[in-house]
Amino acid sequence: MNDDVAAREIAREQEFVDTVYRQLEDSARSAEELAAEGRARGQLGHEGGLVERDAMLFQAAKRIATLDAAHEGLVFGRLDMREDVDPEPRYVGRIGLRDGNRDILLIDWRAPAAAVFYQATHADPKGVIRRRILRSQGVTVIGVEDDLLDPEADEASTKELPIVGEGALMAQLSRARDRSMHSIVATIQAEQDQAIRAPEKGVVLITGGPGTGKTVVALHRAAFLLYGDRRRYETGGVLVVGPSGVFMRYIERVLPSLGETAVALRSLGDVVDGIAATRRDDPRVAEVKGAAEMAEVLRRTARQSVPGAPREFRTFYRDDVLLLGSRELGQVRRQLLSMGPRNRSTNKVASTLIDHLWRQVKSERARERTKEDFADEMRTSDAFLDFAASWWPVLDAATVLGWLRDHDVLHRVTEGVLDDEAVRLLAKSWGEELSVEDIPLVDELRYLLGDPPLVDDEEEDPLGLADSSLAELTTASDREYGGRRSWAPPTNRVEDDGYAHVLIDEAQDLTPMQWRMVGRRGRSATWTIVGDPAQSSWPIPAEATKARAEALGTKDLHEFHLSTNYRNSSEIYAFAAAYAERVGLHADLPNAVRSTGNDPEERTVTDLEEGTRTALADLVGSVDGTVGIVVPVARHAEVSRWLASWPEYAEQSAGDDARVVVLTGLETKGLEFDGIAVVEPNEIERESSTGRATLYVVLTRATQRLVTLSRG
Ligand SMILES: Nc1ncnc2c1ncn2[C@@H]1O[C@H](COP(=O)(O)OP(=O)(O)OP(=O)(O)O)[C@@H](O)[C@H]1O
Repeated sequence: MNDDVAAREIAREQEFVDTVYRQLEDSARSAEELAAEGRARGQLGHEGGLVERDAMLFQAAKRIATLDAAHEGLVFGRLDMREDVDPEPRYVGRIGLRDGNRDILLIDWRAPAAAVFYQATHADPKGVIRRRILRSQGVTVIGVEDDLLDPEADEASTKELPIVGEGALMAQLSRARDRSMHSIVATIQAEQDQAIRAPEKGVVLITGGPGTGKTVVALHRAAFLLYGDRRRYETGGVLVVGPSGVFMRYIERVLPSLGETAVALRSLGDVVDGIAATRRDDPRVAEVKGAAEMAEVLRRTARQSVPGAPREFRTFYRDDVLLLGSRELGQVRRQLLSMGPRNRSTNKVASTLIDHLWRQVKSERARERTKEDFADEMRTSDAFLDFAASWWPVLDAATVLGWLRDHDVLHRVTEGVLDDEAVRLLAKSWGEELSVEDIPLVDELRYLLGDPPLVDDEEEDPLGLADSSLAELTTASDREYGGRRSWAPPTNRVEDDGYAHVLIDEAQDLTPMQWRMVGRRGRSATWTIVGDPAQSSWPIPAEATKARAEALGTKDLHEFHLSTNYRNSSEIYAFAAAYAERVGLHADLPNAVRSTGNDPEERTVTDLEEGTRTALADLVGSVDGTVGIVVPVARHAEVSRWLASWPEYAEQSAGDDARVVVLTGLETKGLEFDGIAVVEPNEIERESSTGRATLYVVLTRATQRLVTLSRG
């Protein structure tokens, strides 16, 4: 293939791409005009005008956002079909566009008509003679890569289709990595496409070893679902859950680059609205907090009496002394708890207490009055109302979790459920801020406590609890039990938690309590779940599987398996796979397709700091993209200090886009780097009961170069 042909083909494609961008500008202009018209209508002054304006502005803003997002690499594919199928070339892009005559100019990659672009193979060309991928920088086409899928049809054809390039996939896989994930829309492979386009029913479960594209496939699937049923998924919401904040930042560009901006991306510490946690508990504590037994502990906790609340109520009524002591209050408490979640009963507290008090009214003078007279008097008594409000306040979940800081409460609610060691670990685990592992516990309590009833009618809410701010009502016990809080008290209601689609990435790491948390958000949702059991950091897989089954209920399961590793060079993956086999991880071993000729290096050094510095220099000098230094948790601070003290990396290790970063093994989940230096791999392995799986994850993060460093 000579360069002239390639240059000519690129120039031809550029002509088409220019036409598409002109059309895009026209569309953007119409969207702007629509927005301007919308604003003008709002000034008409009547209500209908305002509604219309809002609808128009909303539509226009969405269209503008989509057009903006799709700008980069807008056109990426072309199909030349057999003449009898379609005489004209078909172009595939990030979004669909029509020209001024409403004829199709560009097919949205998610449209059924584009499926053939991904599914045609040499064995089954599906009418495609040549598949072409356009590589662009901004609006400029810089290369084309062709696949001749049907040579016989090509010979018979009059189209004369030149074949250019050596494979877009390899070019894409060899590119230098930066700190964010990129869309793979142009080079999606057939087995990935099947998972992306799976029918939107039940649960789609995607498994595959490291680097098989599970994350990118899942994100493209979210975009596919939105395209197929925009109304359902935009109104009902799509929730994407990943392991950490770093991971969410890593993937956050993919969906907007596919034109989708309406998806909630949450890390596991962020799933509950209004609360954000980043601190991780020690793995042994995480094991206790994540286990299914915690559900029983919390069920009991939610039934405890409010610590610090008054223990009795005494009042005079005519000639009677009325007393609610611990026995009576215990009875009322059980009665209220039997009516359902605690906060939902806040409008029944006063009347239930009044019932019990009235039973004690005996004197003749008192009996001259009716029960209603008595109730009216109580409902206007400050002493009674204050008592009721502090004895049965609206409780927020974080405050109730704080009750477990109390030694007596903790022992009472864990008895017979957790062993002594687990209780000891829990007792010393509570920090100033909630941890990622605390979030499912808070969520569990939110559901156990329930939302306070929504009432306008004062009659039904004599204590005014439903309307008052939670913060005000809970400050007393907060001060005592809640510790300092870094989050706003949740005001969201559990009934608003549900989503239309729930997508879980790195699903192998979810604890039973986390499955319960996400399960509550997907009761009537469709699901996409991706994961690789061999990379799991949860030590009791059977428990997690059971919790997952409970979260999914009776939904149908559709399984897909991905078998090619697109991340690691074949040399690096061979090394990682040999490790997995040696330590008995029973890993699903994909086939790594790209060879670099660079074998991983296992270095033994006498001075760890010097050795790390040398390895880093080697990696930074030999790869173009990012470099990760992966360390045992206990060495994180030390190695970060080293890096900060090396002047040659001052610039490259600063900011969110830093080229060089220090991470612990668990922090590397889902991420990738061109070069990886692993400091003291044996320590990472010994760090927790699932250290071998963590080290396997670490060894599968590098695209080009891998060095391990151990002190000799
Ligand atoms: N069809 C494809 N074309 C181009 N690149 C691809 C393709 N499929 C996957 N990749 C690339 O391979 C890398 C790994 O993908 P991804 O992170 O989604 O894999 P994963 O299965 O989630 O990995 P892990 O389980 O190890 O975290 C990414 O850089 C991704 O862009």
